[in-house]
Amino acid sequence: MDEINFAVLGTGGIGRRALDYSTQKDHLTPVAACDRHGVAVDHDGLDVDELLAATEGNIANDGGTQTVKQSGSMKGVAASAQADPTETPIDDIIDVSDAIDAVLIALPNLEHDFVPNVGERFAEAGYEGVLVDVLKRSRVIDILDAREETYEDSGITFVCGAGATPGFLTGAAALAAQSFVEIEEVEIWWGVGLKSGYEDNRGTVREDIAHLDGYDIETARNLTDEEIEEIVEEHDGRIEFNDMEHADDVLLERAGICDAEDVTVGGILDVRSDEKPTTTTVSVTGRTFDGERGTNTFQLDDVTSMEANVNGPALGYMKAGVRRNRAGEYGVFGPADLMPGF
Ligand SMILES: NC(=O)c1ccc[n+]([C@@H]2O[C@H](COP(=O)([O-])OP(=O)(O)OC[C@H]3O[C@@H](n4cnc5c(N)ncnc54)[C@H](O)[C@@H]3O)[C@@H](O)[C@H]2O)c1
Repeated sequence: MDEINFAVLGTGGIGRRALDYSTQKDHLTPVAACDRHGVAVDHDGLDVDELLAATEGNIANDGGTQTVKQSGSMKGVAASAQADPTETPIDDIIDVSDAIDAVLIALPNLEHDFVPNVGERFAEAGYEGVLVDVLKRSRVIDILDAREETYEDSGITFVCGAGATPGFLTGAAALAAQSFVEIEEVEIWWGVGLKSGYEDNRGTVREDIAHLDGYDIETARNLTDEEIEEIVEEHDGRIEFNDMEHADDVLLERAGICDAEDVTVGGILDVRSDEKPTTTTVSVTGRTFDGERGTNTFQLDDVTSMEANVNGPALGYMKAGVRRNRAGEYGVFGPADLMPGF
């Protein structure tokens, strides 16, 4: 496969690890990265070690909505010797996007149309490449779908919901479904242990809290750091989620695998231990062509981290997106669309 130059929008918990991960994956060269206040571009390839060292602790202290934690003499990415401070980080990357094959969007998703709007800005600038996001909410996929023509016209291949769940586990469900001619239900149950805690995974934890009873994306966006720490404290560091609005449902439906209402997603987040509080499992129950009813189950090893399970698939789906893009296939693709058809 040809070489891929890619950019990362957002260098928080996910974005930094995506850069790190990419150094151990073939054919990927990170050439640009930004956070809210800084941008680094080097078309020969960023020095990832330097960027990661400079941005250590570079996590927005409000989930990325306003600020970036101070790091070194400058803020965030701007602390890197390869970077410049900027008021317009995303536009700065759009300006050089002619030379970028793919863009991983690792931005917070505390406004539903934020990621679709970022995609639209790339399209308006005439970008012809791959956009990959790791967003979680079902309704954002609908917004992307509604704008599919814009991406198609530009020559963009938009791979959406390509993290762990949705993403890795959606793909696993699509694969597990292949034994069946009719799917009864898909159950996704995840376990994530994040000893690095809220401090190091702000966007992720804040957005997960929006799924708890009594919260939504609006209220979660407005919580202070202290309030989030209190919620974590109230749950003794282990928060259980049920019936989450995770896009695995619409992504499986749009790939023709099952109805969205037959998909349930829940899980347990432990922000005080690296050990997973429960084993991540995807169970697909269906009827085979020869009349049996069965359940295919896919399990992740308890030792593989959330970071490995988000960033490995995100970069893998990015590669799959680039193959499509180079074959002239544009529009919106979910993880299940990149698996065997149903
Ligand atoms: N699908 C999955 O399995 C999965 C798993 C984990 C996280 N996620 C998602 O990944 C996203 C990122 O999570 P995180 O924990 O890395 O968040 P984070 O808060 O640690 O990092 C967000 C980054 O985006 C930057 N940013 C915010 N607004 C910006 C703007 N307008 N312009 C440029 N940069 C901006 C911030 O400066 C920060 O660097 C979240 O939406 C989260 O839900 C998905």
